[in-house]
Amino acid sequence: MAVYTDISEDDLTRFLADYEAGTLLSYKGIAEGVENSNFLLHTTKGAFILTLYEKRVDPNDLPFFLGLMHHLADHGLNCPLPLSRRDGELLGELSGRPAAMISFLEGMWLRKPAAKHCREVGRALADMHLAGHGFALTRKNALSVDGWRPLWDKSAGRADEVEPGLQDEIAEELDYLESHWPKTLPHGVIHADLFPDNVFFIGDQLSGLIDFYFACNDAFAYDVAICLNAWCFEKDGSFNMTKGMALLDGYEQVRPLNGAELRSLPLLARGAALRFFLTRLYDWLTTPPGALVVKKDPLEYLRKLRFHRQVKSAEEYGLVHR
Ligand SMILES: Nc1ncnc2c1ncn2[C@@H]1O[C@H](COP(=O)(O)OP(=O)(O)O)[C@@H](O)[C@H]1O
Ligand SMILES: N[C@@H](CCOP(=O)(O)O)C(=O)O
Repeated sequence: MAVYTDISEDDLTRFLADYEAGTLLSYKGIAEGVENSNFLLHTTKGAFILTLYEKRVDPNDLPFFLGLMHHLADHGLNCPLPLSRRDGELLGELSGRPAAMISFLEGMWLRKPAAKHCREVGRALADMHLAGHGFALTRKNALSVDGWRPLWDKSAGRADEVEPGLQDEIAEELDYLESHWPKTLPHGVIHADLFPDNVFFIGDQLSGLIDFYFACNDAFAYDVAICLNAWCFEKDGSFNMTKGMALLDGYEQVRPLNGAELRSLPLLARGAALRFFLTRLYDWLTTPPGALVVKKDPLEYLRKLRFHRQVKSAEEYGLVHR
């Protein structure tokens, strides 16, 4: 459960008075998510999400995230919208944290996505990449190749506690990725965390994307690689090529990948697996027992990383030649 900061009814009522969002009827903490504290609010005007931005979010990035949601929605993407306060600001403060009221997106995330859902996700990811064109703000990806070594340095000394031999294996992997990482692929605004819990469906129909708090400017194909990792592996650790094919096909129906992007895909998928391995490893080693958040297993991403290391071409992910 991700509720790091508690709120009182009195403080919340005062906070809500700055919005035209009705009168508070009820609120409760949301038992999902990792980064921020989220609450579901019911007011006389409907349902809303209240997000308190926690320490890992740099407040300087908030205008990028909140502005991006408006930009994407204005360009046809289904995503939640931050509400403006009466003074026109998107951000307020609650319990000492920057806080925003976000519109409620109908739908649920899929615990067991099938290939048809992966196709929808591929399409929506490409839609997002196109919709991001022209967004005035930029944000460097703090969790791309340059960010991995500093993150690794924080965990390296204890990595062998998680699996013997890990320290050497990851050090070698980092060296390889740093010297081979592609720098000139088509780029723009990417989601960077489009996992199943950030994509809502109503039945089999994708209803929208949430959680833009890792969004940044980076290679579009890196975002595709993140989705291959997050959507196309089975619980037993095997890669499901039918899902990979559907995801890539859905993406390419909207935005075809060029030759350089396709050639880079195995390497990008390897890097994406390392990125999630590293953040999970750090959290695994540092989250205090009893914290109100569910820790995610870093070894899941180590297994994915090892799989990608053996992949030679995008065809092995299910790419069908056009
Ligand atoms: N706009 C929204 N509409 C409906 N539910 C939401 C919305 N935003 C967040 N949620 C709910 O809150 C949960 C956590 O949100 P998320 O943005 O993923 O948190 P975090 O940034 O902490 O990872 C989601 O899984 C979803 O259940
Ligand atoms: N998707 C990441 C963790 C970030 O969680 P989210 O709730 O913000 O999507 C992972 O699986 O490691």
